Amino acid sequence: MTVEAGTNVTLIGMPGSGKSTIGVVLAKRINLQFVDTDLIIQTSQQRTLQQIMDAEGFDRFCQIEENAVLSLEVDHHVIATGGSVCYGAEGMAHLKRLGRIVFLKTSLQTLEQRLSNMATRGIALKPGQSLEHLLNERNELYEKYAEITIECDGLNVERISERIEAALSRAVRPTSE
Ligand SMILES: Nc1ncnc2c1ncn2[C@@H]1O[C@H](COP(=O)(O)OP(=O)(O)O)[C@@H](O)[C@H]1O
Ligand SMILES: O=C(O)C1=C[C@@H](OP(=O)(O)O)[C@@H](O)[C@H](O)C1
Ligand SMILES: [Mg+2]
Repeated sequence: MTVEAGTNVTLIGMPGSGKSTIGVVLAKRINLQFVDTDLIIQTSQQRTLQQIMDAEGFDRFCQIEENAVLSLEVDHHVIATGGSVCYGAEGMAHLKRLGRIVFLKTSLQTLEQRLSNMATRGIALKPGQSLEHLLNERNELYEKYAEITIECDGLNVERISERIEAALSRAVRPTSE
């Protein structure tokens, strides 16, 4: 398929849900470019996400992330976001303007298997917050912003990309937006 002219596909979801990995495969599959906002942040800040999080804290990290999202002016791209992008309403509105938003939904069990490096991965956890609490808090936001939700548990990257492509073909974007 070809995504209609002037649109991008943004992937949102929990850290470890596969946005960065699937984004590249999907971009190749549907003939788009690929960008990962985490890499934009690291390059512009000249620090890793963990270093930014440690030095600046949760609120400032989210601000930096939202600014990076707001600076995105791309066309025909798959955009992999960081999991905390859902906290920035303006950034999410910008992503909506840029194209379609796809939520990669994963269970707590799947995330626990993948996120063995929670402490060094730079996840925007509030003090004392568990992964389960974070998942419940964010799922509500991801669902609010997503046009398409893909249940990813038990599927490999290829199957998920296939499902995203099929869902993009089915879902008709409202013309009033
Ligand atoms: N569908 C999948 N099945 C198995 N492992 C996956 C799948 N998607 C991603 N992974 C693995 O999970 C980890 C996190 O993926 P990543 O793309 O970095 O997620 P995110 O960008 O959403 O944080 C990586 O090790 C990746 O290889
Ligand atoms: O969910 C989070 O709090 C974060 C997820 C990371 O990206 P991934 O979702 O790609 O792991 C990165 O943006 C940052 O470390 C914060
Ligand atoms: Mg990522």
